[in-house]
Amino acid sequence: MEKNQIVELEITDLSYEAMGVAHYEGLTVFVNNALPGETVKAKILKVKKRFAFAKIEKILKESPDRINVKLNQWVQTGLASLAHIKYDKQLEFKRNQVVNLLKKAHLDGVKVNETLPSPEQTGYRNKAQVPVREVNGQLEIGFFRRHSHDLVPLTNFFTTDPEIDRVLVATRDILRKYEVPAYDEIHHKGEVRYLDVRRSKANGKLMVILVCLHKDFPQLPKVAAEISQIPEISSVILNYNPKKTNVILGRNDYVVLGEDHLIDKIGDVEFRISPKSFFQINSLQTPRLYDLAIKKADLKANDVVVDAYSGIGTIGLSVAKHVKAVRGMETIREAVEDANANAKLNGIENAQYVTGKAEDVMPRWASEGLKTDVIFVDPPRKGLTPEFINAAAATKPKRIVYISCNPATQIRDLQLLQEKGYHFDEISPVDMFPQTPHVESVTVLERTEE
Ligand SMILES: C[S@@+](CC[C@H](N)C(=O)[O-])C[C@H]1O[C@@H](n2cnc3c(N)ncnc32)[C@H](O)[C@@H]1O
Repeated sequence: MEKNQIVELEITDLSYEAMGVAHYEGLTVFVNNALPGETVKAKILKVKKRFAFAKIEKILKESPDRINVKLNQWVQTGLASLAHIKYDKQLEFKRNQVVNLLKKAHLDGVKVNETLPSPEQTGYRNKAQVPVREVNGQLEIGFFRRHSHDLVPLTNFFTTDPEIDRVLVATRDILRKYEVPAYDEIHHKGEVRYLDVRRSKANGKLMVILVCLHKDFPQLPKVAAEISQIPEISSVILNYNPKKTNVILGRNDYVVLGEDHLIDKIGDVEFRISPKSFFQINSLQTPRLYDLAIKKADLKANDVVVDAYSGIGTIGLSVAKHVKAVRGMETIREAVEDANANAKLNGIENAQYVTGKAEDVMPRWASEGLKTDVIFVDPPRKGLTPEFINAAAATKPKRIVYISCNPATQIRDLQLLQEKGYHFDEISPVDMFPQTPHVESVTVLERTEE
């Protein structure tokens, strides 16, 4: 097999990145946007020792699960790389990811529930971070084509709240009007690198963050004044990112106009959200995710609860009024300040959050003799560390509720927790990110020994 060769392939499976999988002359071939059950004529793009990558030239036999996406860019860019698959099949795909990972870990006996569907399947994101670049002599917003930094200009981001799309386009037009240069990644010059827009589902207010190469630029006062005139905008913030890096946000934020935070709500609890703080992006599905996790926790009035990897305290503060005490930790200082302010905002006096890495804070608490009843963990994709797991187990919780955005690391950690005397028998996938391959899953571990 060689590059540019055209081959006919039968797609038999879907990879965890949602690429069609075929076999040809002993090689596994990953075909962009192809679906199981399809036969395609494909062009080989890259050949490695054991596998190859290809793209569809023509679909010879089409899957009944295929949706013909109007804007193929969504699939191309990787922004919504499941958009060509019917929604019920997307849910099945996500459940299968968990089933396959359990099989690989020899945990076939664990039950995997049906994926909990999202109430909204498009336009569900309450936040967008979109790159700004010059394309054909004009400032554009869009999305990077998969595995590249080629900007595909877009104005409808499909999975984001349409109100956010409206503000992104209006901001783009203001930047064009005042001839603000887009960031030029190759020469590390220009000005605006990203637009980061968040919207509160509770009150409709929006925060616009201009991620810039400099702390200030000549057109900033006029640009900010005009952005603040867009209906429902409550903050215009400049994030200063002077580094040559792929990391989107720089360390410092400067409020140019308006508030330094947004207010949103989950259930009955109000949350202030600072620009750097993590907040679940699917506003309607988040309370359903938390309800599931909290139900599994089976909390009692006398329980001491830990909210680990807490963000702005959304899980801990949702349960604080029903338990004795909540303690939480999180690395982002601003998020911890938000969490403690959110306790006050909601009249909660038994919750306390500290800044620090979970793997440092939990051992400290354990060595101070903390005893816990329930620990919620909701780590980033890399999952927990052995230091955290040892210390968490040493505080002897009855239950550990594990919310994960990466079932591979979740299953790895569940096995480590099993060795510490914890047992789990089911995992529930929850669709927080429709149209994308991301899988969120929740499970509860019970202590088996005294
Ligand atoms: C998936 S978010 C969950 C936040 C929160 N539980 C929620 O539902 O909104 C993970 C959080 O962990 C924080 N984080 C990342 N690494 C951490 C670490 N080593 N220790 C503590 N927190 C960490 C991130 O800043 C982020 O706020």
